[in-house]
Amino acid sequence: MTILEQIARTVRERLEERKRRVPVSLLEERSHYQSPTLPLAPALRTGELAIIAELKKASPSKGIIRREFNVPELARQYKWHGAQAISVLTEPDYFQGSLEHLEAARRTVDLPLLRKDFILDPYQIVEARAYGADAVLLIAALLDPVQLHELHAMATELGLSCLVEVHSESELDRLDLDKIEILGVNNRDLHTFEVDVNRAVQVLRHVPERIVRVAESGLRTADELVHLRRHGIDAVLIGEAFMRAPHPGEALERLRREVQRRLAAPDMLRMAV
Ligand SMILES: O=C(O)c1ccccc1NCC(=O)[C@H](O)[C@H](O)COP(=O)(O)O
Repeated sequence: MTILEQIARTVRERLEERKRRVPVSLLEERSHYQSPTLPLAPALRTGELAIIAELKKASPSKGIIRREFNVPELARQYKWHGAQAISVLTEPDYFQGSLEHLEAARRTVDLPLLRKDFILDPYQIVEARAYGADAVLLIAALLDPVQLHELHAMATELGLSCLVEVHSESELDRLDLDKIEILGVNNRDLHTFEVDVNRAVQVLRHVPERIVRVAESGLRTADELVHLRRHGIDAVLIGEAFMRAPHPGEALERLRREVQRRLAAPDMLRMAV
């Protein structure tokens, strides 16, 4: 069993209990008090490499990543230092995330918020909206294409954007790209946890220009980000590298400025000639 299958099993068990405790009607009522959602795609297509900064306390591959975890403070830092969107892990057993983290981030910042979880059921989409998400992650490896497109359609109806995540070209080939606006490639091999930062470039090189392309996982250096941008990647999703820094916001800004500087350099050279 892969780690993804283990996580999915736990998520299913918890889901049954949550559905009994919090009926969907209550979630729908809660959603009425939320502001209209912020669209994710335009926030990521800025003409520069956009950063989705993740709030990630722990992970199955690394255990505890950050002990001091003040969500409003971290979300504020990410916004102040130039993130285009924030990803909030809400899965409790493997990532120590929670829906309350999402809610707290929503109360603090007006950036698009991605609910980062293992979505298997329409209930979780309603839940995402009720707790203030603007977008949800849909992982192709967990859903058959019909399920994925149904969840996608439902999320769209509720005003949520979807980041559809694949790990390989064969997963990509099973999707109906006409219906997809934002595609992410997870660089992390979920069998070995090894990261190949070039995987996103390989998998996304043939997708239509209209689709926003996101590289996820294992990214930390300006070199990697410059390489991704030069190969047509619109946005990167980064968690651990920021979460391990004493000041995650400043770490984000340093990386962002270094990437900007390096990407601008050839243009300036060309202008000088
Ligand atoms: O992070 C993990 O160990 C992990 C294991 C199994 C499934 C998913 C996992 N991570 C979720 C993510 O997609 C990452 O949190 C996200 O891409 C950020 O990655 P990183 O910058 O490496 O923290």
